[in-house]
Amino acid sequence: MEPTPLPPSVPPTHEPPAIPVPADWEAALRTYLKVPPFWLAFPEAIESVFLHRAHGSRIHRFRQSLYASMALFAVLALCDVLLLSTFRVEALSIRFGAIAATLLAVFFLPRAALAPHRESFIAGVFALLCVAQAVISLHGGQRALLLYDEVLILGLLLCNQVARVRFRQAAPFTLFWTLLYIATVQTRDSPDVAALIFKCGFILLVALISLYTKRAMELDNRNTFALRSLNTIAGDKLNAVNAELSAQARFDTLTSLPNRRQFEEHAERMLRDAARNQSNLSVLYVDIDYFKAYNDHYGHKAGDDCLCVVASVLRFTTARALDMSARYGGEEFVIILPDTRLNNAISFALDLCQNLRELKVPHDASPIQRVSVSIGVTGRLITPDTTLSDLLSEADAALYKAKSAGRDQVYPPA
Ligand SMILES: Nc1nc2c(ncn2[C@@H]2O[C@H](COP(=O)(O)OP(=O)(O)OP(=O)(O)O)[C@@H](O)[C@H]2O)c(=O)[nH]1
Repeated sequence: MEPTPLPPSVPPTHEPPAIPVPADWEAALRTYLKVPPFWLAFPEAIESVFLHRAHGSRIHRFRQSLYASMALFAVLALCDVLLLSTFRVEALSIRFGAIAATLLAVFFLPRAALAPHRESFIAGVFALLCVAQAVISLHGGQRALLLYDEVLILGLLLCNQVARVRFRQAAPFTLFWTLLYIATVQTRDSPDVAALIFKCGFILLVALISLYTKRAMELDNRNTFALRSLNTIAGDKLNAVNAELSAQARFDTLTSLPNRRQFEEHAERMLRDAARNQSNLSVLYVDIDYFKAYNDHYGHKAGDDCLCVVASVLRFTTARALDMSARYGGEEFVIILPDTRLNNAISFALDLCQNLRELKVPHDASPIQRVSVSIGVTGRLITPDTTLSDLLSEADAALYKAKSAGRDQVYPPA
């Protein structure tokens, strides 16, 4: 026995499983790729799949957020050294704590329970923290105000970049936080206009940069998603066309029976098996009687219908899994019956004639006034020397005898 091939091994992946892409998305995705809306959103059905993919795997999501937070931590530390020429232990511990809390939220916030409001939830929590920080800074000393700047910048970047809140939630959140900062600073700081403008301008700049990078990253993610989905749709279409072409190459388009090519492939396989197992195999040649006259009398279209009726009788009668009936050409059909002795094949052919007889398909141009078939049968023990063309020739010769004997016959007779 031939060894069963092992299935190809699938490498482990943290990517979320592929989601089927409906073909009717195509127009919407193309429109999106041409002119993405400012707020970056797909139509609703696509958006929910995009979110599922974007937040699909917890590990994948966490890993990306971890990289973003490490980069953020390094940049802030560098700013400390370059701008303040020192590491502020207090600021470092706040950053570390805030980043850890955000990463834990990214990892543990259940996807299914909160989607699609998960990001609004994160943005809302950050906004609440920002209000709390504003209150503390209004009632605290100079130190509280210094930390306010730190927490503000950190919060903006964490919310927009690390927790990967969508642009449409990130934009109002950022605006809210920036305006709150300006209001707080104006309320409590000394009326030094230049210092105020510098502080507010700096925070505004951070907010704009954070939003701009947020939008650019999200646009890139969405474009990649749209292109991949379009690729999937194109692939599915190609597969469907290929399946259709391969069906056309293997089946007769009029009767839907296997065609000559498929029959010959199957028959060769059955012949090899029969030779190996030293078993019997039978082949039948079936031909509609007076079919030219039928066409002439009823027309070509009615002739086609008649071929379909005969084909369905063949299909219905050929019931076993490895038996196959096929349209061999014109009004000729062939049948292969593996593991079948000649006398059983003759009984099968008689049943087939009987099944057609019971349908009583009218044929005014035939002496018996109904559609009938003649069948030539051959069958024997198969040896390695037996060829398909030998069997077909024998069945064809038997068919010739059935025709000569008056049609509506099986030859050799039972
Ligand atoms: N309608 C239709 N006719 C077909 C098709 N293929 C072959 N034919 C016709 O089948 C007829 C076969 O005619 P013949 O070979 O003379 O056989 P017959 O008239 O059945 O005579 P016997 O076989 O001797 O009984 C021809 O007229 C072909 O045009 C087809 O796909 N559709």
